[in-house]
Amino acid sequence: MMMKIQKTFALSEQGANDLIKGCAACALHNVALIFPVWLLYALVKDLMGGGGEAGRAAFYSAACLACVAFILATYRFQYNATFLATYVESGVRRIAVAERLRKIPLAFFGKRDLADLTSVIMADCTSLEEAFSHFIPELLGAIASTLLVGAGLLTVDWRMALAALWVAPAAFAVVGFSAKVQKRLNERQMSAKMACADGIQECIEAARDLKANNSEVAYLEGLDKKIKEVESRAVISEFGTAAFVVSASLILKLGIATTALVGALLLVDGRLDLLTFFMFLLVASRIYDPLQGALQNLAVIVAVRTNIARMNEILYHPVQSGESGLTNKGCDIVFDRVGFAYDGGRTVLEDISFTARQGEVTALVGPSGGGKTTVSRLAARFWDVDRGKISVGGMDISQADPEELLSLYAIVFQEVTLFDNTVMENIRVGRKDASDEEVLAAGRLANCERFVERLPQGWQSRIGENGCALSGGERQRISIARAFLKDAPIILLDEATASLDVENETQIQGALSRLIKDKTVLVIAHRMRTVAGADKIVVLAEGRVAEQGSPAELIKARGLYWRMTSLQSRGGRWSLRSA
Ligand SMILES: Nc1ncnc2c1ncn2[C@@H]1O[C@H](COP(=O)(O)OP(=O)(O)OP(=O)(O)O)[C@@H](O)[C@H]1O
Repeated sequence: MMMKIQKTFALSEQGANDLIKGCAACALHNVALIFPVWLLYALVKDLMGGGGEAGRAAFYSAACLACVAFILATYRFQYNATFLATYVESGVRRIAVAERLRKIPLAFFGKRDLADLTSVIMADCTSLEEAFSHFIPELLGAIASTLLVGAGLLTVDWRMALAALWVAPAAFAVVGFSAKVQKRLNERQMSAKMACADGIQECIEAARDLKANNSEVAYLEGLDKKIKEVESRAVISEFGTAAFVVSASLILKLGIATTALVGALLLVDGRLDLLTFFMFLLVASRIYDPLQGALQNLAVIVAVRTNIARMNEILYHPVQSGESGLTNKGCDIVFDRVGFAYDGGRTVLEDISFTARQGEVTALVGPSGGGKTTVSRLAARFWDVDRGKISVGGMDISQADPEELLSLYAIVFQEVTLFDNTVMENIRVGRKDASDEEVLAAGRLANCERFVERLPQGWQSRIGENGCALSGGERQRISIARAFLKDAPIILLDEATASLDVENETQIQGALSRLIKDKTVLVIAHRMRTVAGADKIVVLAEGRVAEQGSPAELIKARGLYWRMTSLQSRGGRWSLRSA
């Protein structure tokens, strides 16, 4: 039961408990608001009964005070159980989503883009916060209190109770139908919003290319269309909600009319006393207030189902798991008949087998799209393979805890991610507990010193969002410094020296030679001269190993590697000149 509530509303165990408490608190508060009606009924009955005066004033004054105290106490309980609990839960939910994202395989991120994920963590969480602090407990509480008071009315006079209560199932039927329609409208509104957010993000990211290609106007016209689509979807959705809410409210109002009509008929027939008639009229005018109030927020409540579905997609997405405690003996990486497809799509790797030995540099080369990047990412279990096995020092990496496994790797990506922090802290990402001296030493080894000296505060200079104040080569040197600092036994280099000038590249190559001593190095390189000194070369073409061996062996074999080497040495003499 608890698990079902957790899943239905994307809540933690504590959140599910708090939701139950919140609903109970709202129901109790609604019932408390009916108490004065009962008190009034009792007073009028007492007065009409003509009983003695003694103690009556004192009794009703005390009862009035008790009523006020009860209402205030239930209000306080409601406040604590809804508002306070919701904000605590909201924090827990954001952390849970972020924590899950950390463990979800990277394949998931291919399906969901950044705008979408940011929207789940920020906008969806805020919508749920709003819904759970007010609307959902109020609606569920209103349903519970209506049922409770309805049951009480049935014990007083079933005919009058039915006259007052028949409207409730009718209104619920309208709301139920509306929920189905609203769900569809909401999904369309949400996808229009996502398309618009993606468009805006893409527009900002691609501003430079759009300008360079003179295509800003055409692009912005497309974006305008997306913004208008969001607007029209929002209007349709609002209109749909309003139509259903007004219908349900009108039906509820009919309850007073039927109570008056049935009551009048029974009164004329002498089958109902005036006092009970009066009490039913009073209760019928109040009983639906909480329900009507809750219905005003029906749109948010229905929309929340879409938010919850998006959130659950993350919260219940299978994570990569594995046994704690690495069991590798050494760090030879062995690919054994590995097959892989991104997200169940086209096969991009087929029957890949090779060994990257510890203490050797193994270079992955081959035509663009051949699978080099995919192989190097699979080696660190960014994804799990579909067929075959990858092992490190005899340990099947698909059985190892992914986070522990990554402690064996230092990775230098082609695309470097930097943080809006100082140079020092950006290097320290390689190893959080490194001392300042160690960070500086790593920075110097990666040849960062020369550009850092020119920065206003040296190593303590902030480098802007994603290192926007640095050149491509400088960013890459920071990334290499991180690898130095981490000093892991396996090094994955992805075109690590691609953005460096010749002088820098030579220096970095020297530093890399020191870094990779006795380590397992898997390097992806497009330039053949970068890998000429490798111990082993694996040539990947169309997702298969075309050939493998030492550079000398492959040159002798006069295969693909030889052709690529000859082409590039001819390319070295290439110059830009008009035809
Ligand atoms: N995230 C992804 N989702 C789906 N397909 C992908 C993804 N990344 C790469 N691919 C496809 O997998 C194949 C191998 O790509 P990969 O990036 O591994 O090649 P590569 O040899 O590193 O290419 P390049 O030298 O151009 O970087 C390509 O056909 C590519 O289109």
